[in-house]
Amino acid sequence: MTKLSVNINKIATLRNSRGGDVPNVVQFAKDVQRFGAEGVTIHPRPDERHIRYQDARDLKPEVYTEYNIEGNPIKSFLDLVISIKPTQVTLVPDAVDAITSNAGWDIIKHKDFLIDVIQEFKQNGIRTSIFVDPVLKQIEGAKATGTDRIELYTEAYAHQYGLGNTEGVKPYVECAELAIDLGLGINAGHDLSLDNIAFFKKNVPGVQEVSIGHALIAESLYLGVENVIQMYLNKLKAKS
Ligand SMILES: CC(=O)[C@@H](O)[C@H](O)COP(=O)(O)O
Ligand SMILES: NCC(=O)COP(=O)(O)O
Repeated sequence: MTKLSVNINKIATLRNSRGGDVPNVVQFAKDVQRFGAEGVTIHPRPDERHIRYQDARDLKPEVYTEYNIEGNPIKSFLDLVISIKPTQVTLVPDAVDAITSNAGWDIIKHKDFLIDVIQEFKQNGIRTSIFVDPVLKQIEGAKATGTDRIELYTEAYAHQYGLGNTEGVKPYVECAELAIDLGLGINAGHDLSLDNIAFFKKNVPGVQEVSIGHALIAESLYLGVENVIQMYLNKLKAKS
């Protein structure tokens, strides 16, 4: 069974665009869980341009499914996550100025750092996952860090699938098979969507969790906009 964790960064981006508190991030997290989401993912970045560190704290008592916090384990992130103790931390090597995550770890190069950080999170009872490109030697490297899981970076799959190239799933299948052999848990995320998720799920074995944000929010706009326009029209038709 593959769990759906909803990434709510975009809700914070929308809120921040106007200041104020609309939409309310905590309420949104409560609602997605009520609608069946099996996890909530956030990815606070140091500039707090979308999810803020305070959001991460405010969400803690309201996330009763799996709470997954993603980010680059700089000191402030490490302190934040250890103070919150979510279900899972996903380590992502994103640069401060990256628009979004754009690469997995070079685990071979950063092995010692990752071993230390993972040990610290695990000592605090937090499950760990490492964001990784679908490259076999990186999966082997992940095993050596002591991490519980990997998160396969699915941007390349999504891009290829969008071009009609279903072969793009192959490196993910191979890496998932290796991860299973090594006893690593498997998550996946980035640019997964209603269009490409079923093929990924059908072909890649053992995926325990997908975290989806950008497409899910964009799709929700389209699937909801007709209803909302009708509601406005009905209110405007009402006699004053
Ligand atoms: C690791 C990953 O792929 C996600 O955490 C993603 O980067 C977060 O979403 P945003 O880039 O939309 O904040
Ligand atoms: N870990 C991936 C994630 O949380 C969401 O990525 P995206 O669906 O916003 O591309």
